[in-house]
Amino acid sequence: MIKKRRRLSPPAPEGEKSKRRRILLLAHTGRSDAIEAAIQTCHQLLNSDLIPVMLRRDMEQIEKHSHRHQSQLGILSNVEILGINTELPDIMLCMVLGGDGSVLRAAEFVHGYDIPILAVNLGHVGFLAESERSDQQETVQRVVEDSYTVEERMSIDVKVWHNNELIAQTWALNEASVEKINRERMLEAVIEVDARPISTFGCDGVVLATPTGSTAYAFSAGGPVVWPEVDALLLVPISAHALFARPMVIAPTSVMAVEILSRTESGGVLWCDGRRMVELPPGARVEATRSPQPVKLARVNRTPFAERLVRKFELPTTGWRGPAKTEQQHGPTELEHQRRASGAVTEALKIVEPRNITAAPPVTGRLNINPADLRFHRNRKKNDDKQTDQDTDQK
Ligand SMILES: NC(=O)c1ccc[n+]([C@@H]2O[C@H](COP(=O)([O-])OP(=O)(O)OC[C@H]3O[C@@H](n4cnc5c(N)ncnc54)[C@H](O)[C@@H]3O)[C@@H](O)[C@H]2O)c1
Ligand SMILES: Nc1ncnc2c1ncn2[C@@H]1O[C@H](COP(=O)(O)OP(=O)(O)OP(=O)(O)O)[C@@H](O)[C@H]1O
Repeated sequence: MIKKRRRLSPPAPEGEKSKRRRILLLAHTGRSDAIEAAIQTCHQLLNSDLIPVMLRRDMEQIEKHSHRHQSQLGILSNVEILGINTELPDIMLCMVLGGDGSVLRAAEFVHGYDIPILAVNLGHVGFLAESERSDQQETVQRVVEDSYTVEERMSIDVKVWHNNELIAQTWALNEASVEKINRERMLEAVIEVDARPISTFGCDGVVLATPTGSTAYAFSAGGPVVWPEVDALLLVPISAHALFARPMVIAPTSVMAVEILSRTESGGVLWCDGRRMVELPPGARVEATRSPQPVKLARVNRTPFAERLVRKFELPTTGWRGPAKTEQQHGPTELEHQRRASGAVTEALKIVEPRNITAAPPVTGRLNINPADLRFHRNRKKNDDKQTDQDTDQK
């Protein structure tokens, strides 16, 4: 529900910055639906006395590619431009209109600032997004009402060393992937945890991931899905030509490292979140540790991660009947009624293993034993006993 249009506040006096809340809008300007969503969001924010902020380049793209008539784009004159009218410390929240790539792009923009990211999925998967395009208006309304929670996602600090010199320093929300540079050659690497070598192998690469990244590249490389609230680091080899190349889950306090062996000619390349790249010469060493700066994701839904996983990966869950319900809560089932009425077995039979030294619990209720079967067993036992006596006499 959108509130009634309100009059815009008068501009703040010259030299004084308005106290109105500022929302950084990052839209995927290559998508016409994201452009339209950005214009709608600007309207909604301005009508509620919030200030939308955009990048100059995004604003130009919107003006150029919007299907709206120029006269309908006047609203954009009320949008502030980042770096011109306003700066990152003035931003309260960053709204993303796009897919996962756009969230990773936003994380790069706000990195180092206390700005939560709230994404409306206008991409394909949108695993990191909080809501879908149909919920766009409602999501903006939650921003207007300041009604959202903030979740912290672990990020990693990444350092690149060569000849004992630090040659690059970056970070990642999803992962740092060390990859081969030559398609026709393997990457010869040694992996290491806390300054202890674990294994050396030829491979296509090694992914050093966070729990957030566990559903991204690390997932494709065969790594485990890690719930976001778990504090752990992941080390996942990609297509390693080795008998031991298991994905590893490592303590959040550990240092993970991948070193490209200097005995080979070929180097590699480091990619962080598919956005920040560093070329790795032979002998280069990439280290990843938990960063003290998490990425903040704003939440307007309380969707459990399991539900998100199933929905986004379209996992088949047919046949699921829900958690088992206790009889106290729901009374006996129809099947149980039938079982009881037949008088077959009134309680579940407990199987007590011979090693159990406590007395076996009594079996309550009647057992369905055919008397003819009993006679047959008794007679067979008598015959067996008779035969044993004859054998003993003969001896
Ligand atoms: N083989 C692979 O699986 C592979 C290869 C390269 C990069 N990637 C991933 O792509 C990411 C960059 O994303 P992009 O959208 O800019 O590139 P992209 O457009 O190439 O898309 C990569 C895919 O990964 C998905 N994705 C990204 N982060 C995710 C996450 N945390 N959980 C679940 N899915 C996620 C995206 O939705 C998209 O479908 C990298 O961080 C890396 O994880 C994956
Ligand atoms: N305004 C923009 N200008 C330039 N590039 C952008 C912009 N917005 C997003 N991108 C880039 O476009 C690429 C794809 O974007 P995005 O991931 O959002 O869409 P998608 O691939 O359709 O969605 P998903 O990743 O969920 O499948 C990303 O690398 C992202 O950084």
